[in-house]
Amino acid sequence: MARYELVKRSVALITLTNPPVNASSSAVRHAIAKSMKCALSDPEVTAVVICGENGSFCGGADIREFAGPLKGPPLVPLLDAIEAGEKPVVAAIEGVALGGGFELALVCHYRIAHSKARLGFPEVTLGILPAAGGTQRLLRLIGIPAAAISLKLGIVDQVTEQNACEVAVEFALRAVAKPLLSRRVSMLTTRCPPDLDALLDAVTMQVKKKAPGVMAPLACIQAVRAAATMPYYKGIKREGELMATLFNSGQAWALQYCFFAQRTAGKWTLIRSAAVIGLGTMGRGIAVCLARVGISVIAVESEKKLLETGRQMVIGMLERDAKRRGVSASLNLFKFTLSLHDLKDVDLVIEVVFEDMALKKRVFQELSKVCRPATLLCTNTSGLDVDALAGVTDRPHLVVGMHFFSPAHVMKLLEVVCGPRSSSETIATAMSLGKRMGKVSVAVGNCPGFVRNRMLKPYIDQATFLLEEGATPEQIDKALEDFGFAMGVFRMSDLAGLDVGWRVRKESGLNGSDVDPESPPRRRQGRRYCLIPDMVCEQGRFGQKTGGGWYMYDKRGGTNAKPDPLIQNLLETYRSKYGIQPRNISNQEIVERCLFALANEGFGILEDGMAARPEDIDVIYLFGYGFPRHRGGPMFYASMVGLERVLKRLEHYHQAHPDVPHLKPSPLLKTLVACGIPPVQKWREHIKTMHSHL
Ligand SMILES: CCC[C@H](O)CC(=O)SCCNC(=O)CCNC(=O)[C@H](O)C(C)(C)COP(=O)([O-])OP(=O)([O-])OC[C@H]1O[C@@H](n2cnc3c(N)ncnc32)[C@H](O)[C@@H]1OP(=O)([O-])[O-]
Repeated sequence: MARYELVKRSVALITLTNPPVNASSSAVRHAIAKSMKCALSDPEVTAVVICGENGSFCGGADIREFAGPLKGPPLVPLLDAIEAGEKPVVAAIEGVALGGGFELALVCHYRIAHSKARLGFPEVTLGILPAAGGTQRLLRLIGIPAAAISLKLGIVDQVTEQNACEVAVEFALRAVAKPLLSRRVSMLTTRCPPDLDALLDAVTMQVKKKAPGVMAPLACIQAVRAAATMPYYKGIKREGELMATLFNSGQAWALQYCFFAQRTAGKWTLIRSAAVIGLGTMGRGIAVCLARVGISVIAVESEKKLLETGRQMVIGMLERDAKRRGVSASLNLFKFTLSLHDLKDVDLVIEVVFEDMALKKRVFQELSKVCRPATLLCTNTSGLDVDALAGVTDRPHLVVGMHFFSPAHVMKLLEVVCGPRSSSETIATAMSLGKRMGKVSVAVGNCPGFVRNRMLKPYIDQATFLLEEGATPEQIDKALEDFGFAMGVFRMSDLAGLDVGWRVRKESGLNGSDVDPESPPRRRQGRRYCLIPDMVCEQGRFGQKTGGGWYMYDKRGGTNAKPDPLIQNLLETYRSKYGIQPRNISNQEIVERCLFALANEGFGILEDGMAARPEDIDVIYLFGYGFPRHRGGPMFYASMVGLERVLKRLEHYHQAHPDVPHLKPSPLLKTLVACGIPPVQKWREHIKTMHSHL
């Protein structure tokens, strides 16, 4: 609810963390009180900065808490204590400082505001008044009557175009040792015009005319009179009395009701209830995503034991998630069942069973029978044909892919896979559900692997070919990490688990008993194939979860990757078995072969109309694979390198490795070079086949 950290060795930085607007809920007030106590008692701390997370200082008191009894520390004494403290406190205001948020800023000794920040007291719209000293302090600061601009009025001490928090920290360092007395707004005297009574009478008349019968604005005028005529301690008492009258009035209840009703009305949605079939890691994450946004969820498993394990894990995840967000866990939204018949009334189903087409088809046939005709049927397959599933249902137009990425409740990307028969309404519903769950949703076409996984294959293939040719996992990872990835391809694979890819390769006949015994070594289905990943898996090494994969780890689930002599040995034996003379491979070659192969597949995807535009591919890679943001994504990176150079290098590498089709430059890349290399935003104009939905 508030983060406390020491910056520049002597400034305590208190960041309010209560999304979406950092409202000062009881938990936030409690955290501020605790942090201030820490800051004031720590001799190393000489100044304090208060700011809000995610570009919003504070949207005021948490209006949702108004309905219940006051919990946590009351605001007035908390704010008084901040003002009275002996260390300078600076408010760093970005976004909004409204109501109680503005009152918090007013008790700080200095205020730094971003030029776009909005400060104000909207309390009257809720039927109350700023009752944490707001009416008393603001008037002492700017006098009566007041005009508009905050800096001129002296509300803020500095307006900045930079990051307000960084500016405030520097400001705080300069404020140390300066006297604080004159900075305590409650100690100031309100500047009054000589004709105060006449002025307030005139304003009262205006208010009565403009808002007849409305209590809060009139109470505000009385509070202004108190600020003008009474000392602070009496004025704040008066403010409190006025608030008590308003707070319990029907007008305040009605206005606060309107505040939430307006927002609720805007939340019309087709999807109120959903079902998740399969409570493995993925299914559990998806169920949590749905419940987090208030959708009731029926969670289905095939066996009692699996259902019970899934239930306990989902509850654990929900409780941890709710604790982190300072809300109560939405357990009541869940129902757990073994029967698909319980899904007859849900609005949407997400199937997350094992990646097996026959099994998925059985599930979709069954859903088709039990669900009402308007229910959307979604699959979380990571690459199987969505249209083949649509084909076994009675409603192919209501079938769509919703491809989440693991861990589903954390990863931002959602690929919405549009089958040829998915209706526009179905796709739009899946896209908006993704947005509602806080995902970055991208519509993609229905091809094997869709966009992310289809592109990942040539990227990983290049990395394993480089291993054959003489590189080590750590050398390849280092080159990619130097490029900007948080993790190189092998460390990332160890984290994700190597067994899934192994199973997919087996199923597609690339290894195991289905392999043609006549096929030459290191070739499968007419192209180059590296056997090393299969050999690693055959040793039971599936990555971090088994304590070993491309690297070794100190324990199962360990994260500290160390080069493994066993892998070195395996590589050497492999190379000598197949007569490969290892060579020195430069970092440039590693980066070019991995990334140009990745982008080349991206061009292929655009050419096939499986992504609408290069921006979509880049967003998929930014949010679905941690592509370094400062490189813009694989397609933008290719454009920065220069398409002509990318084409030349791909031609060079393809000549050297003619049995690797992914290195053969895509026709779209050639077209773009031939027609004068248009900017990324214009590539779409050169794509011939466009998926009807994209
Ligand atoms: C002793 C105490 C004295 C003190 O003086 C009293 C006060 O401070 S009274 C308070 C004085 N402060 C005010 O009167 C400010 C009231 N708030 C606003 O004016 C606008 O929300 C704001 C301009 C901040 C953002 O506008 P925008 O970007 O168009 O976004 P949006 O409007 O759609 O809101 C997004 C979400 O945030 C939620 N939420 C927002 N504020 C609060 C809150 N204080 N609390 C709880 N929740 C709040 C809102 O419900 C919505 O939730 P959901 O679940 O997503 O529907």
